Amino acid sequence: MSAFTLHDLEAIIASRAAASAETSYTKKLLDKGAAHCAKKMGEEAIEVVLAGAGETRDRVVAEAADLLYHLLVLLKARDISISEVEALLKSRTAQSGLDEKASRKDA
Ligand SMILES: N=c1c2ncn([C@@H]3O[C@H](COP(=O)(O)OP(=O)(O)OP(=O)(O)O)[C@@H](O)[C@H]3O)c2ncn1[C@@H]1O[C@H](COP(=O)(O)O)[C@@H](O)[C@H]1O
Repeated sequence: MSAFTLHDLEAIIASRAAASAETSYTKKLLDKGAAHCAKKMGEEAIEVVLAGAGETRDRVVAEAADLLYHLLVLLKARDISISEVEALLKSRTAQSGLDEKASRKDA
């Protein structure tokens, strides 16, 4: 099976931005704006929390997939690419998580 990455899903989401809201759930979300996309992502995050705390492994996987989809829709609504997020994550590999946390307190 060939790998399916967040970049592939990002491309699907971008293509749906030009679709009809009658045929595309993504377009329906994007038409409602970034605040609505953020609210939906928050709901999905809570579902991941609940699944992670006590539901089955399959439920955690399913809710994580929903969350990643809704995160990418939110990023699209804010005109942010997953590459930009990845670049920030990459820059953070230069230091430990504890050092990064301390630097935020200084900021
Ligand atoms: N990966 C996903 C994906 N993950 C989750 N979801 C949808 O996200 C919703 C989240 O669940 P909820 O229980 O909150 O859904 P809901 O109550 O129906 O949502 P609302 O009516 O409240 O918005 C469900 O409707 C899921 O179907 C997704 N919808 C689309 N995709 C991908 O996006 C592609 C394009 O989809 P369309 O834009 O619909 O063509 C699809 O082929 C998939 O690859």
